[in-house]
Amino acid sequence: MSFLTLTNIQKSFGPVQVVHDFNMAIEKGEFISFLGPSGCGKTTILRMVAGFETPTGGSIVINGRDQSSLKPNQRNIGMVFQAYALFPNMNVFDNVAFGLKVAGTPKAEIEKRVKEMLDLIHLGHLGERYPYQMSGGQQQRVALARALAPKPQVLLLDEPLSALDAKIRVSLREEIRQIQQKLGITTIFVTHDQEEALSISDRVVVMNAGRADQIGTPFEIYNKPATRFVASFVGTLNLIEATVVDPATGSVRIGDTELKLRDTVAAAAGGKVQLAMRPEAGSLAEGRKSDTTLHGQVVSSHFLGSVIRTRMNVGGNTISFDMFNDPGVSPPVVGDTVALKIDSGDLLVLQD
Ligand SMILES: Nc1ncnc2c1ncn2[C@@H]1O[C@H](COP(=O)(O)OP(=O)(O)OP(=O)(O)O)[C@@H](O)[C@H]1O
Repeated sequence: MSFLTLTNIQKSFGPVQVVHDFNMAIEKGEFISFLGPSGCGKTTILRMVAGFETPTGGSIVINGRDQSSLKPNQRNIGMVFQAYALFPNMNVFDNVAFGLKVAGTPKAEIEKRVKEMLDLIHLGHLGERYPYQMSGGQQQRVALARALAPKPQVLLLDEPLSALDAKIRVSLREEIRQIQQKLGITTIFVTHDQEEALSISDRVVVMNAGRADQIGTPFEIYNKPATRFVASFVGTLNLIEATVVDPATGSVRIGDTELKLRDTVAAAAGGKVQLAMRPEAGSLAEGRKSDTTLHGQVVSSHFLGSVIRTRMNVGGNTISFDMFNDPGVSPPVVGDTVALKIDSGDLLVLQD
């Protein structure tokens, strides 16, 4: 049995249903990200796990115990929010000690545990500081230490990095992941930043209008998106319209090139199918695994440093592709006729 299970979870606010039939089984020690645009219901699910909201239907079970009759403070859950929710009138030590004091932990044990936590977040020397004397990143590390101090069974992180500068965000997300793995604590992380979710999670839940469109590893979500929404929300994507030649064999035409898809095609001969392709799946270079060449004209080419993103027109479709910068090779220029090598296995048929 999984450590945390959400079964048929529903949530309505008045007449508006914001979570529809959400199901998920989370294993002990897993790091799960809920990824989706604003308003898709991520925070509402997190708040139901924490006990701040009551589901309209369904059940939440943690470590074999149904949570419905438990108040938030009886669930043994640690939480970190977007805004630094530290107590401004308490120093770092007292902030981290707070949950332990409330639980009546003996003083000597509190001192030991707080020290352990401050060492874990590399702020052992700042116990006497007050929140206003610290940077945003330091404050969020203290918030993390405070959440972890009482040894919660689950850690919930609600956009904890979104108020921070880009550089700090990257280093702190890595630190959060390291700490999570070190402690082996089951964690749910809410974010609308796809790079954040892909980079630190065991599995990602892509939410769309109150439903999970897909639950999978970062690799699966990126390479095998289940829906058009997932495909376009996560990463950059080409949407290519192809004309079906023979549905039985999966033959389609893009521009003047006929190719055989790996996926099945639902449309009849002469009908259209939408295909998805990542920009990194195409290449002008020889030697890369490919079974198809698309011919077209370059309509734009942008030098982005490590990669060059080029757009070409193929029979009315604009297709972007990325090439790694090679100082010995001049990038394509607008108007060039180019031959883009692709592998038909990298073209996904979008079913929805
Ligand atoms: N207490 C409430 N009363 C009424 N509607 C609410 C309440 N809380 C949330 N909602 C609505 O439920 C929907 C989902 O909100 P939720 O905060 O879960 O989204 P989210 O995906 O976390 O978005 P964000 O990233 O903006 O926080 C939204 O339409 C929101 O307006």
